Parts: sequence; C-alpha cells; structure tokens
Amino acid sequence: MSAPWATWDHIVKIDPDKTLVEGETFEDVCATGTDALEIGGTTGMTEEKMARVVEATTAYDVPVYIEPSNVGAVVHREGLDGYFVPIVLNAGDVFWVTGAHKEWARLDSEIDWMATFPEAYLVLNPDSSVANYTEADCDIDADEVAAYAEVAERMFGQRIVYVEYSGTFGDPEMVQAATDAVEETSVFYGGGIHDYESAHQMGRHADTIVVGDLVHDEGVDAVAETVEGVADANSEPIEGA
Ligand SMILES: CC(C)=CCC/C(C)=C/CC/C(C)=C/CC/C(C)=C/COP(=O)(O)OP(=O)(O)O
Ligand SMILES: O=P(O)(O)OC[C@@H](O)CO
Ligand SMILES: [Mg+2]
Repeated sequence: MSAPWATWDHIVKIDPDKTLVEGETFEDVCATGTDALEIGGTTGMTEEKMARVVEATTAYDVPVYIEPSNVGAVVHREGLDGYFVPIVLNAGDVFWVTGAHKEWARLDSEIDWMATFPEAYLVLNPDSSVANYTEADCDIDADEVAAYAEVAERMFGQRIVYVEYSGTFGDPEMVQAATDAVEETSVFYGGGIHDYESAHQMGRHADTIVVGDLVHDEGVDAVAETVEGVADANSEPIEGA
C-alpha cells in the first residue's frame, strides 16, 4: 500500500499553542488546497490544547495527523488519520532519538501502529525552539545531511526525512542533498515558507513542503499562495531529467 503522504505536495502545520488569524477558521485552513494538516509544536504543548485542535479539525475533508513533541501530547480521537512521530537524527541527547519513543510505548496502551509513521528529522536552524529542546547539532554541511538521509533510509528504514528549519528559510542545497541521497524515502521540508516564491523554490527540492507559522501570522490567503507555488513547482519538468 502506498504511503498516505505519497501524493502530498503541501502540509499545513498547526501549532496548538498559537491562534489563527482573527476571523479565520479551521474550515478556511482546509479550503486553502493543502493536502494534510499536521498538529504540533515544541513549546507550550499540552494534551488539552492538542485535543482542542484535533477536535476542531477532523470534521473537514483534509487528513489530520498529530505530530507530538512529547509523550504527553499524544491524543487519540475518532476521525484522526494518524500520527507522525519525529526521531531527531542530529539530536544531542539520545532521548530524542529513542528515549521518548521507548517511554511512549511503555506508557500508552492505545498506540495504533498501522497509523503511526516516524519522521527522521534533521534539525538545522540553531535558533529554533526545537533545536534548543533537542540540543541538535545544527553545524553540519550538505554531505553530512546526505549521509544522514542515506543512513535513515538504508539502515533505519525511514520512509520520511524531514529537513527542518523551523522559523527561517533554509538552504535549498541542504534539501537537495537529502533528496539526492535517498531512493524511495520522501523528503519533507519545513521552515520560513511565506509566499508563492519560497514555496515554489523549496517545492523543487523536496517532495513535500510544510508551512507552519504563516497560517498563524498571515492567514489563509498567504497559505493558499504557497499551495499554488508548490503545485507549479511540481508540474514543471525536472531540470536535467
Ligand atoms: C515519542 C513521542 C510521542 C514524542 C517525541 C517526539 C520527538 C523526538 C520530538 C522532538 C521535537 C520535535 C522534532 C518536534 C516536532 C514538532 C516541531 C519541530 C515543531 C516546531 O517547533 P518550533 O517551531 O521550533 O517551536 P515553537 O513553534 O513551538 O516555538
Ligand atoms: O513555522 P515554519 O517556519 O513555517 O516551519 C514549519 C515547520 O517545519 C515547523 O516544524
Ligand atoms: Mg514554530
């Protein structure tokens, strides 16, 4: 069976610790043309906030996945499509590679493994909360990114490599390095996508782009532009092919 994300160009990541732009609803977010919603953030995450957003989003036609940043942020609800669970390959503390996951398996008796998909993260913005939280080694170059991506696919069987620049627009070369290093594994890119052009640019290097802060800061019209940008990138011929 093909992966749920096989046809996704665009994901909106909703941070339950942030609000939507005044006057906008989750229905409006779903109407932007995005392919899926991921619900998660690093700071201020609680089960209650997570549950509130899950309950408000599952009514619409767009698939909804949670992306927990800690064991306490996992909620199980009718209508939820599944769980994307980060594994931070360049974390400074092994807790973010296997420790939290071991605790989750120990404490949660309701894990739906058929709907649970790991994401092999490379956290690359040293100023982000997630880099701080996981003590990530962000001082790596493109050949190390490529090597991590190769190891993720070939040794750890990861089906998603997530190049994460949360809060800032990243280096397309790093994203391309990950893409070039994998065969079947999908490359997600997230960080600083804010308009048609930035979505179009990263859309050429990643399989799927993730748009986070924009939905909270600028709103659904800006998000819709990024949907267009990545769609156009994916309908253009690949250079050199
Ligand atoms: C095993 C379970 C259930 C949980 C642990 C999962 C792990 C390893 C989480 C590590 C942190 C991580 C990669 C979280 C994913 C979500 C993410 C990157 C959100 C973006 O966060 P920021 O933008 O840095 O933070 P804020 O927007 O909250 O400031
Ligand atoms: O909030 P932004 O910068 O869009 O980043 C998206 C996402 O990769 C965060 O985990
Ligand atoms: Mg953020």
